[in-house]
Amino acid sequence: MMDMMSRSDLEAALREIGKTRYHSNHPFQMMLQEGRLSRDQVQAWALNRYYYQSMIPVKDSFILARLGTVEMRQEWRERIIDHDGSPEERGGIVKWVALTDGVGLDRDYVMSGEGILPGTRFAVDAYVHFVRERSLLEAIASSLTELFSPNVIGIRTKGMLEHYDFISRETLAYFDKRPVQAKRDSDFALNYCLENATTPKEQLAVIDALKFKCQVLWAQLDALMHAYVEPGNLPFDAWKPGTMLASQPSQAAE
Ligand SMILES: O=C(O)c1cc(C(=O)O)c2c(n1)C(=O)C(=O)c1cc(C(=O)O)[nH]c1-2
Repeated sequence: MMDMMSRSDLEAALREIGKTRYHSNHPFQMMLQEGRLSRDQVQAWALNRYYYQSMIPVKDSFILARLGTVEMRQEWRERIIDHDGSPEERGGIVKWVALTDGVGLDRDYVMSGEGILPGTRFAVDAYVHFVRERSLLEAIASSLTELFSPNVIGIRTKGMLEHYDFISRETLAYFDKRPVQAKRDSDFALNYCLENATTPKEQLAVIDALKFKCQVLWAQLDALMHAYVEPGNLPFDAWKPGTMLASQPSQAAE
């Protein structure tokens, strides 16, 4: 059994997991940010990630229901509003649809989830199941990948704007607010985990929850690499490049 770590050692261990296991290290992410993907492959990424986006507020609703104080629920419900939107502001899901519109995909098809890869479905569903089945501490810890997302979002957005002529700033508007939201959310979650992991066993559980979540993200990019970069691996029901394109090119795509 691992010894009890100091608060700062636990934080350092969590940050080390990000350095080594976060999807910023994945070859598909490298190709995306370096302009080495075709338009079809960028469309496949946008289509599959829609499913992740659509399930984020579902997983946060499961966490919300388990929080025992008004203050915790007030904090956590911001995440749901960020994705589902409010009368004042478009939510992340709608903004993601603007992204799939912008890369030229048929909106109803994207939102139906029909063309997603098996690996996308299983990875995302595993994340939702994890937050339902594990302890509240582990459920909160599994969101800690967001400590690392501002960095990868900055690199990805810059790279995509530079390298792909079919990508505009409006298409990527989803990412404008994410770094600020992710910092707010992950600062809160990190503080919660550092406060509430009070035994070596709980500290290990926090570490393992973050490793698990890195695998959820990694598996989604593995699935894209296998199906859309390496030839001959397209599953039967998966979206086929060149199909389900938007009939009217959206403004962003022109
Ligand atoms: O673009 C990215 O690389 C990235 C990564 C992550 C993440 O690390 O899980 C999230 C997001 N984006 C994101 O947009 C988002 O809303 C989000 C919510 C969560 C979560 O686990 O609650 N992660 C992420």
